Amino acid sequence: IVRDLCEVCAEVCPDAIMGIITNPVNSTVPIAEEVYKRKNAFNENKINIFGVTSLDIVRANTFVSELKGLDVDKINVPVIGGHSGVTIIPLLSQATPAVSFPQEERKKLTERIQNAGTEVVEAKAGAGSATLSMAFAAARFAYKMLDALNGADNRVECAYVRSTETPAAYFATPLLLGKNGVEKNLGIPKTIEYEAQLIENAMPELQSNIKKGIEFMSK
Ligand SMILES: NC(=O)C1=CN([C@@H]2O[C@H](COP(=O)(O)OP(=O)(O)OC[C@H]3O[C@@H](n4cnc5c(N)ncnc54)[C@H](O)[C@@H]3O)[C@@H](O)[C@H]2O)C=CC1
Ligand SMILES: O=C([O-])CC(=O)C(=O)O
Repeated sequence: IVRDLCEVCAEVCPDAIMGIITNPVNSTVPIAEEVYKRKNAFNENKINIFGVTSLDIVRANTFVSELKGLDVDKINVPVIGGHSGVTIIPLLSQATPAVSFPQEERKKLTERIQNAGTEVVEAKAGAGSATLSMAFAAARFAYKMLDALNGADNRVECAYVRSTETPAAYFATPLLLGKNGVEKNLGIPKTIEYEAQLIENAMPELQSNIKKGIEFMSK
């Protein structure tokens, strides 16, 4: 589905900002860019295709607010990496306002955030996924992007894009959005040792997901 939609977009609106929320996001974003390359619509100096991973941030913010009794609208936990299992990397150490966790709680919360999508898919047993939460996350991403395109300052969101931050060719990090889509990739925030290990652990899975997307297009 993503491939077919992108074939048309590459022809009729190659410069449009595209947010892809369809799973597997880790592979559908590389698929989209491969389509653009084939259609000569790919601009290596510009990023206009985004994997929407905002739901991971929404979940991290929600779980931290519940645990710590904070207002969810005032919390921001950056979540980097990809959008499945171990590739989802919540940086709880970089939450604002700062929150502290004993290591065991940090580990449990990290794993809950990583498995939250699967938890809902399993609970719905064949009837889809976290559909409404996904819509909320998509709207959060779209509104931030639209505000930035309209000239608003300081619109930052983590999204999964082509990246040189790690050995993986795609990686979500906080992005400063602006009139051209990505104004600046803000890179990987500071991490504690546990989080640096999560990034390292995510690499094989993430790189294999990216390879799968690219290979899907070379068949
Ligand atoms: N990135 C994220 O945060 C999240 C992503 N997702 C992903 O979003 C997607 C949709 O999830 P749900 O809405 O829960 O699934 P769903 O199963 O409720 O809806 C899928 C829809 O796609 C339609 N469809 C199937 N084949 C089609 C085709 N060839 N052309 C056009 N439409 C077709 C179906 O009729 C159905 O209405 C899935 O890929 C899911 O994994 C879901 C939750 C979060
Ligand atoms: O696997 C799925 O479709 C669920 C998913 O991405 C999520 O809820 O974050």
